[in-house]
Amino acid sequence: MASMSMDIATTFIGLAKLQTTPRSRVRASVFPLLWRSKFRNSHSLRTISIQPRIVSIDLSKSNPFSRRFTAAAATATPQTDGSDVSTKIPPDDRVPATIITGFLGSGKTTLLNHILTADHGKRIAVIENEYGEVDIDGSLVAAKAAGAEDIVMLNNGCLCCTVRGDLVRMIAELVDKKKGKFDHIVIETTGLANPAPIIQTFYAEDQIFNEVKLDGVVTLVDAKHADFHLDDVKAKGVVNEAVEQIAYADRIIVNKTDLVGEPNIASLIQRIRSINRMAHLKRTQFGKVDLDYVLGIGGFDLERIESAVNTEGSKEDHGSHDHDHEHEHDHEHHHLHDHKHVMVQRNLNVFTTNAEHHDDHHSHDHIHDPGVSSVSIVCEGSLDLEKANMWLGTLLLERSDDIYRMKGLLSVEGMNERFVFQGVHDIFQGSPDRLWGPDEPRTNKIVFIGKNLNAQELEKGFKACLL
Ligand SMILES: Nc1nc2c(ncn2[C@@H]2O[C@H](COP(=O)(O)OP(=O)(O)OP(=O)(O)O)[C@@H](O)[C@H]2O)c(=O)[nH]1
Repeated sequence: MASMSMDIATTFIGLAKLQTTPRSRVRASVFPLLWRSKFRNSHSLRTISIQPRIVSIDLSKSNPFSRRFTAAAATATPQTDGSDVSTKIPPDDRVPATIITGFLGSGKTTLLNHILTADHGKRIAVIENEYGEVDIDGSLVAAKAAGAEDIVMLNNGCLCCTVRGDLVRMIAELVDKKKGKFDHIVIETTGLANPAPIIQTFYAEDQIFNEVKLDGVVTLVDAKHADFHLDDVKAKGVVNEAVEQIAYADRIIVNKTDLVGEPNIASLIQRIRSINRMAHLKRTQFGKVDLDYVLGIGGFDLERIESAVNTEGSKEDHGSHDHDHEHEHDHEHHHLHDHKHVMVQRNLNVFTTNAEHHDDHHSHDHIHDPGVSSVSIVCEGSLDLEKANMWLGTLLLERSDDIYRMKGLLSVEGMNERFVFQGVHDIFQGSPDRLWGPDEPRTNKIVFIGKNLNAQELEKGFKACLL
């Protein structure tokens, strides 16, 4: 436990009782314990995975995946034994990495090719993961000549399962041997990849975390075929990859719009929004998007989370049209307010319509995927640290499998700074952000994306943490 007080920083739920001054010092609490990487370039605070009923933390284990934090609610007492740690954020010069995902044939390689041949001056290393393929296709090889520093194939399995270890080795090797020779890593997953374990690799593996930062997840959606894959009924416990890929995205590209009419595109976008309302979305053909849209997006940077969350909040607040750019036609309206300035938007379960449709016509024993949706909570007030600690800790303990993404901006009682956080399942980063303005309303904004989200419960739980 000695190393614990040394390494553990704290954030939102960890829960940071910020000293009045200076802002860079926080007091660690108990769970979920977040620790600060020991390494020079560490930019963020990390959690370790939740394992119920484990009540101690062992940071000495060599396998980072085995790290666990205390999660039993009964142990959630504040820790005040001098475990103050600095939260000052050093400059982050790690190499950014972008994950390009999307269902089979959605246009990932086409986008990659576009990135590699475009004139952006970036030197890009590519990791290409294809099932059972022995070589990169011709267009990609052509792109290599045009400037990619390295293209490495991972073709003996899927990144999200069998070859994750290979990904770690490959990135480590790239960094070891070629550091300084490339500016960005782009990873193209197979069409059947679940992005979650790949994302987690960036946080759970020290080798990667210290040298490479996840910049964002870009998901291609095939305008013509996406509905079919989203409709796919999976056996219980089996994920629908098409849904997951959308749920984890920071940027969504609805591709192949030349193949369908406007009404289909509009309804697809609406459906996508019911899964993930946080991501920016563009429609295009042949992956033609501005490179700024896919590279250097900071989708996993806490600094940028704030603007994402604010955008989300303002959509909700003002019932605005959901235009991410001039070509997007996602005409969603959001008018769900209650009179206490607390807002929860639960999006429609993506499978509801289908399930009802099937049930109307014949009985069957399929179990429909319960679907992925997003819930936003926007409310003014300040959070009681211990209550919030208990609530979110318990929530993640019980539901981290179902909670795919969380992003938030919080007002914590006694903390003069805004608290910004983001999480992927039980991996969680957070830190104090800028000071609240003197006249700025202390508005909390949290977005959850996941399965079986109960908006009312989340709202109730969150509101109960307010002073
Ligand atoms: N009509 C049309 N075809 C496209 C578009 N974008 C890509 N394609 C074609 O769709 C096919 C699949 O594109 P890829 O880029 O290989 O798709 P992918 O997602 O990498 O495919 P997998 O690696 O099999 O998952 C190719 O023949 C592309 O030329 C588009 O916007 N419109």
